[in-house]
Amino acid sequence: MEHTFWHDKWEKGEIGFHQSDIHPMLAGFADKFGIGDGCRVFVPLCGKSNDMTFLLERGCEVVGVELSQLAVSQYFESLGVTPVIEECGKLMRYTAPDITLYCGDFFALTPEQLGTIDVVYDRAALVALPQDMRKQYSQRLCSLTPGAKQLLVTFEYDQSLIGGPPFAIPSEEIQQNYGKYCAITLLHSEALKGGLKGKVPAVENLWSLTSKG
Ligand SMILES: C[S@@+](CC[C@H](N)C(=O)[O-])C[C@H]1O[C@@H](n2cnc3c(N)ncnc32)[C@H](O)[C@@H]1O
Repeated sequence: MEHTFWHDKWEKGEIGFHQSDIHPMLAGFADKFGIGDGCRVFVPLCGKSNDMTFLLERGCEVVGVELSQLAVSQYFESLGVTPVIEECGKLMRYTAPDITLYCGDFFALTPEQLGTIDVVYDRAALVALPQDMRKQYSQRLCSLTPGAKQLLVTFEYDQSLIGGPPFAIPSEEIQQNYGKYCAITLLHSEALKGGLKGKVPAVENLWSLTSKG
């Protein structure tokens, strides 16, 4: 998607992807995945996800990247903290205790800015991208986070019935895009209640990707 697509969504408040509740698969698997005290968690394409607050409350340090300045500002407002805002390369960096959100393009984020990451939490990031961008995204994500484990949430549904985002990601594509870098395990799979956007039957999958690097 073009950047303007997402900026328009945030400006118009068309953010149906934003959930007020913590994602049940994150809540259910955080312990088993070792997400806890002192863990440094990267949340790519983070929006203003409340899942970041769940991670903070578990004692994690959170690093996110998000295109929309509105999303980043609204997230800190929801936390009730005033971040320090600085220019950092091609991105703006918003920092508060235990959390750093980079505002700008994911593809402009450098390994030096990100630092060492223990866990990547990808909810509604890979699935937000069209197919031609996904391979590039997966490669970049894995090269930015060597040695990290990933929790990845995806959807499977009949893409001919409805357009994305969120896009359907067949398991073969996960294998193609991540298999070179990671050992892949399907942790959980569940039919989406009411279907995707209330229109088409869909299954939500939770993957564990363990870096081979
Ligand atoms: C479907 S939303 C998901 C947000 C969040 N992960 C959540 O679960 O609520 C995708 C987000 O990615 C952001 N985004 C899209 N392309 C991006 C890019 N190239 N770099 C950084 N953020 C991007 C959008 O602004 C949007 O907030």
